[in-house]
Amino acid sequence: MNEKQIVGEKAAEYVKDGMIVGLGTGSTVFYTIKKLGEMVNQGLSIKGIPTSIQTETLARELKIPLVNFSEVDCIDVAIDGADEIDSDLNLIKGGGGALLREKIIAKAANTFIVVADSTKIVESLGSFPLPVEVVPFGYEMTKKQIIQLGIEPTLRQVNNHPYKTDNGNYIFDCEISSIFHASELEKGLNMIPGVVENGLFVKMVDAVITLDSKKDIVIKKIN
Ligand SMILES: O=C(CO)[C@H](O)[C@H](O)COP(=O)(O)O
Repeated sequence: MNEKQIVGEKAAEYVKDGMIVGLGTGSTVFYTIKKLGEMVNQGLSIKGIPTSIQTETLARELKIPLVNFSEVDCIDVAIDGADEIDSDLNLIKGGGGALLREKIIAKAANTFIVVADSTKIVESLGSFPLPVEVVPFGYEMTKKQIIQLGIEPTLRQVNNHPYKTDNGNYIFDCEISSIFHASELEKGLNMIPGVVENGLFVKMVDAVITLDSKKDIVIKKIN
């Protein structure tokens, strides 16, 4: 089993009968969702809320029942991957482009669990370019405002066209050498007209499931 499968499957243990479950996006939480599909097949009763069209398709294939926000009062647990995790369990997310829906669902969840292989654990955030989702209208101007924060944004492209999120928006991948004040940066970026959301998840995580240097599972929590 590879690291992603080990931590992904471990997270499924946190899902209990009757729960509303936020289903993240990416190659690590893929294993959680697959495991949940098996558990549902064996009688577990849950309802999922997917963070992307990709995850919705996977959940439907696995016959995991899905619900809309209008049908539920709260989300019991959300499980998702991350691109970077620092020692305060702050995250960079959005490598897969699903950061907006991921943040809405993580924020709404009573418990937010992150699954990550050991390569995602860092001293401080910033080596991974920070994804910032912007509306297409006036994105050239939005870019200038982002640059004024001392950040170097690059428009994410696919086949020489701007990458479009599930929400029809663009993403700037932003080079920031080291992020010292994640909370201020998160708020500063979101104050710019045209910015919809950014991939900094500050003080949102309840537990990170990862592996240590001996490849044993560790559960990191903020005390
Ligand atoms: O934020 C994300 C998608 O928007 C993913 O959770 C993040 O990119 C990690 O993905 P993976 O588990 O494939 O490494």
